[in-house]
Parts: sequence; C-alpha cells; structure tokens
Amino acid sequence: MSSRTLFFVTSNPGKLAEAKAILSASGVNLESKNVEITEIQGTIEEITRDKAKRAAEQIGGPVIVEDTCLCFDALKGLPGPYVKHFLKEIGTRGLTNMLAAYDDKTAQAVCTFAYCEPGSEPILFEGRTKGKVVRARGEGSFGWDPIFEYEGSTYAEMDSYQKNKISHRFKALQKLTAWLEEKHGGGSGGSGGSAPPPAAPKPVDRRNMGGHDTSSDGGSFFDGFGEEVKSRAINIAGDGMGIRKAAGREWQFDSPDGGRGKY
Ligand SMILES: O=c1nc[nH]c2c1ncn2[C@H]1C[C@H](O)[C@@H](COP(=O)(O)OP(=O)(O)OP(=O)(O)O)O1
Ligand SMILES: [Mg+2]
Repeated sequence: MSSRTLFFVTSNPGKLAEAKAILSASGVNLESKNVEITEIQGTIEEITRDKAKRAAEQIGGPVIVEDTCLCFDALKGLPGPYVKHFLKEIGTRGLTNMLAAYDDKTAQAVCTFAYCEPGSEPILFEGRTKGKVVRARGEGSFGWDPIFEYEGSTYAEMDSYQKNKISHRFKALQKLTAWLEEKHGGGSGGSGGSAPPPAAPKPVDRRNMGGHDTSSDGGSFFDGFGEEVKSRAINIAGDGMGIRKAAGREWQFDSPDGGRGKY
C-alpha cells in the first residue's frame, strides 16, 4: 500500500518524532522541513492559521504545521502559546512556581494542527488533554513534559506509547487523519489504500526519537532536517536546553532548571 505523504513544517524534532510514531499505523507518511516560521501574537487559532499560511507560501505547496500550548487554568489560559518563551527563560521549575500562589494547579495541553494549501484558508484540528502542573518528575522527555501530570503520571514518566495514546498531539492527529480520510477517501493520495485514524500508535523507544527514525526505510530521523541541524544536535525542546552529549543515538540534555534528560 502506498501511503499519503504530508509535509510537516516544524523546527521541533520532538514534535516530528511523536507525530511520526502516532501516524505510523495510519498510512500517512510524514516528510519534514525544518523551518522556524515567524509566529505572531494572538489566540491559539490565529497563531496557527498564520503559521500555516506562511509555511505553505514558503514551501510552495500543501503543508501541515502545529502549535502547542500549555494553558494554566488559574491564569486564564496563560502562558498558552507563549510557553516556549517562558520555558526558555524560567525553565520547568519557574513554570511550576508560577502557580505557587494558586490552589488550582489544573492545566491543559493543547495541540492545534493546521493543513494549508498556498492561497487557501488553513483547516484546524485541535487536541486537548487536561492535567495538572507538578514539580518536575521523570526523565527522557522534552519541553514541559516533566511538569505536566495526567492521571498520576507526568508525560515524562510515561513511555512514548503511553503518551502517544492520550496526548494533545494524538487527539489532534486523530481529527486530522479522520478529515483526510473523508476528503480523499483513503490514505493513499488517490491510489488506493486507506488511512484509519491513528488509534493504536506502536511503541517507540523515546530515547531514540531524537537520533533515529525506526521506520522501515531505515533513514535517519534527522534526514528531513539537513546537515546543519544534525551537527548542531538540535535543541530538542527548542528551548535553551543544552545538549550535553550525543551517546550513540541518545541525545542528552541539561534543562535550564537543572533537570537532566535524554531524548
Ligand atoms: O508534547 C509536548 N510536551 C512538552 N513540551 C512540548 C510538547 N510539544 C511542544 N512542546 C514545547 C516546545 C515549545 O517549547 C513549546 C511549543 O511552542 P511551538 O511554537 O508550538 O513549538 P516550536 O517552536 O518548538 O516548534 P515549531 O517550529 O513547530 O513552532 O512547547
Ligand atoms: Mg514555534
């Protein structure tokens, strides 16, 4: 079965690795382009729409992009789409401390994918997972995974299989694949086959996500990102986490608040 190929424009290899794992069972194949698109200020939807239009123009063809938010209920949804900047400046410890004055520690992880063809309006698919913000726990994670707890475990304490079954990203991609199925009647780009929603992502060893694509073509995960990124060993979270060393296929990092992890 040939599969439908989508072009995912993102500067974040963690997002790409998760999306690939989630979509692996759906007949959707992701190609990637490591471009950091200028992001405006605004609502989640406004930011994602604008990002998608810029990406489609830049690539000159249909693309998907996504924007990820971490919304604290006590702070009326902040930091929301600006979490990247907060994480960079104050780390996961700082983010947890922002809620010290509030009893309500609940938060929502929100992922908004957009499909966009040049010159057309983007179509959005939102996934939302409700949890709470805790002191950092768990290793082998990216971004704010160590401080986002869902049903007793932080994202960082889950293996990729567990996270990809309940995550904001999984829920958004379920909607995207259902829409593709409806639009094209299959996952094959018109040449047969079908793309069932990504109901059962296969287990992936998250320690390998940064350095190696476990897909059958045997290519490197970083192939889509080019030499420059491979050699810089990309900042997995994109957020001031210094990559300490690359041991084989494992990327290790020190986070700004002293935490350590592998990716
Ligand atoms: O599942 C996740 N678990 C923990 N942290 C996460 C996750 N997903 C994104 N993140 C982080 C990355 C960035 O600090 C911020 C989103 O910012 P956001 O602009 O959407 O991502 P980005 O700039 O790294 O990549 P992109 O080039 O696709 O915009 O939250
Ligand atoms: Mg971004």
